[in-house]
Amino acid sequence: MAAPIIELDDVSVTFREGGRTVDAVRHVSLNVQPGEIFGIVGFSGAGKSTLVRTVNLLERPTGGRVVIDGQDVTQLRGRQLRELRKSIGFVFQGFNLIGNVTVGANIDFALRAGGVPKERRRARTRELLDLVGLGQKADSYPSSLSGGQQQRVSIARALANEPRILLCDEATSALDVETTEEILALLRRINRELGITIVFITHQLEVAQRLFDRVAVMEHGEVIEQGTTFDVFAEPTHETTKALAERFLGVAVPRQLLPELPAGRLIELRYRGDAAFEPIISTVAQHHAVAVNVLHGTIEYFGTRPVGTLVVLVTATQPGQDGARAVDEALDDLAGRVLGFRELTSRTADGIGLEVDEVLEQEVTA
Ligand SMILES: Nc1ncnc2c1ncn2[C@@H]1O[C@H](COP(=O)(O)OP(=O)(O)OP(=O)(O)O)[C@@H](O)[C@H]1O
Repeated sequence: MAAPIIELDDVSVTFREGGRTVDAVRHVSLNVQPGEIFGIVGFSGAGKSTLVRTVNLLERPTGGRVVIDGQDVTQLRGRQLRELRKSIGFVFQGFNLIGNVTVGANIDFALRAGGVPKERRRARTRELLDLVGLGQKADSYPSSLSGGQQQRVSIARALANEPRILLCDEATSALDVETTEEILALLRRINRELGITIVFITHQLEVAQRLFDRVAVMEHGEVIEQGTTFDVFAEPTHETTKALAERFLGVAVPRQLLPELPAGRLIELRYRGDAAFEPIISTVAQHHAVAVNVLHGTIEYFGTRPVGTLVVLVTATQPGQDGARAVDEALDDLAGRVLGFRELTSRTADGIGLEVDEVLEQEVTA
């Protein structure tokens, strides 16, 4: 593996406010490889923004080291710090454009701050706007642009001084679904064509799913889990990651189906969507002499890798104790063959278990 472009080594950030201290980031260590899209997800207040701001020292760590391209930058000041910041672009949720000057002037400011000579700036502004698909908008004012267009301008501005790293703080959270998809496509293109490493923080799991190569999950200032986006969400180990994945991948059995169901045990299975899964179900059904009915299913992609979720009802084909034992054994067998296994409830002959309602309600309110 190449040497990391970003290395956070035991980084902590403690804020002091009046007599109170807030441990916003606690002993975080992570590496970002050159050319990858690395994501940080977590609920509000988890410490994501604070962590990402340590990368260009907008927030100075109170403990640990920040290493960029092999150089410990934690203590940089003055000119060297300005040079570092030039090599790291930043995109914000709220675009942060200057409202009373044109789009072109917004970019020109960044170029000027980066020391680009006047005669180069006009052509470079044009080039950057073309790159983000806004070649015709140099003379427009930010307020006349849509949210997506304003975010494109702020991406162009962040790229003005040819950074090697682009930090994005909730860069799509203010945008609708379609515009988000356009911005993600633009970022993927910038990553691929310009080789720029992207660190993107979000609480939107659809963004994580579509954009990130690897992801770190934060809670209470700590990284609780990290790995490829597929592994982290297909096989979460921490309770919070499981809850995040469940909100996102969990499926609900349509309520109108429930009264029709025969008695049996209702199970949610998560599996690698690229593995041949149907034979597993039929093997288990045959081997244990039970019936496995598929009630509902979805496939979600992480990059090109699919994760499947199925809700199945497993019912006995023999009466009494033997049937119940066969179902127990079939479920043990199934659980050993899948990434995730969760019993929703037993559906008894005289009614629907409470748990199904609870699960449905959670999914409706999530
Ligand atoms: N400048 C500051 N002074 C004091 N406390 C702060 C400061 N900045 C952040 N915090 C606190 O640090 C914790 C982490 O905040 P941070 O903004 O990094 O979380 P986050 O995961 O990015 O959440 P959000 O998505 O809501 O911004 C929070 O408790 C927050 O109130």
